[in-house]
Amino acid sequence: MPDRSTLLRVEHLRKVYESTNGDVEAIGDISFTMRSGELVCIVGPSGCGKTTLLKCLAGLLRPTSGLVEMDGEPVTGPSPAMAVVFQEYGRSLYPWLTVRGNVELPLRHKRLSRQERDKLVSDAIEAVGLAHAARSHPWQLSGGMQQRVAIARAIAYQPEVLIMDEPFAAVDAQTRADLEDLVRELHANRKISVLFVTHDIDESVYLGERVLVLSASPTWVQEDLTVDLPPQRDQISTRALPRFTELRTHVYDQIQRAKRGQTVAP
Ligand SMILES: Nc1ncnc2c1ncn2[C@@H]1O[C@H](COP(=O)(O)OP(=O)(O)OP(=O)(O)O)[C@@H](O)[C@H]1O
Repeated sequence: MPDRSTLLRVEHLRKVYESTNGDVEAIGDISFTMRSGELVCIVGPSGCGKTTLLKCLAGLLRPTSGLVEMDGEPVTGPSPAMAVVFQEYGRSLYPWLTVRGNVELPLRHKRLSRQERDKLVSDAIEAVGLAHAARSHPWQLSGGMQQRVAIARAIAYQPEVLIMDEPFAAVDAQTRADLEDLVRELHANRKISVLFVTHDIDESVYLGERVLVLSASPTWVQEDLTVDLPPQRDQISTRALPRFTELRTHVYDQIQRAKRGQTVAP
């Protein structure tokens, strides 16, 4: 019997890109599990295969070997149980649709009444704080607002897990802090499971309940760290905690060791 609370199971995942210039082993051997309702961050050295991993998990890329299971079922292609938010919000929104139209679009593939669809769209737009901009077009919005639209579209779809690939890398520091708090809020209020890839060590510790530190390529999980900070987080007081500093220093040190190849695969 599978453990009921296990949402995502990754076992011995390996991905080799084959090309005429030679093969690239992007992921060596990655295993981990994620429980329903968790917020897990993934960090690792540049080029260690984070995007490759997320694409394999989301069923957008076929692994060379290994297993990805969602709710006990193998993932073999894009699944309605997962929604992905990428860094390039500009390219992921349709400029000719309004905010409302962009959020609504994926729901057209679901069997929903007009009323149910309208409610999901309105709730999602409200949850990301964009009710006042629902009739605007993406090009009339700031970068941070556009990324809020992408998040609203993802949560309106009601996925079991929200997969985010460096979603805030292209926005300014203040907007980034606001969007981090939005993710914490959606996770706390809507019990959404979130898998969040970031380059930013402080962001991983501030957001995550767990941080998976990946090794350099060919990649494995070098550390699965529990973030034992209070669940009520705040940009000023949480980041000022001595424990926050200890955890971010620890993750930083692990990534430096990964870069220098000073770690041994299990
Ligand atoms: N389509 C592809 N064909 C061949 N090699 C690829 C392809 N996509 C990625 N790679 C290689 O796989 C490795 C991992 O790439 P990936 O983009 O997954 O890493 P990343 O950790 O997300 O990178 P970054 O930290 O720069 O965002 C890199 O060496 C990259 O060059």
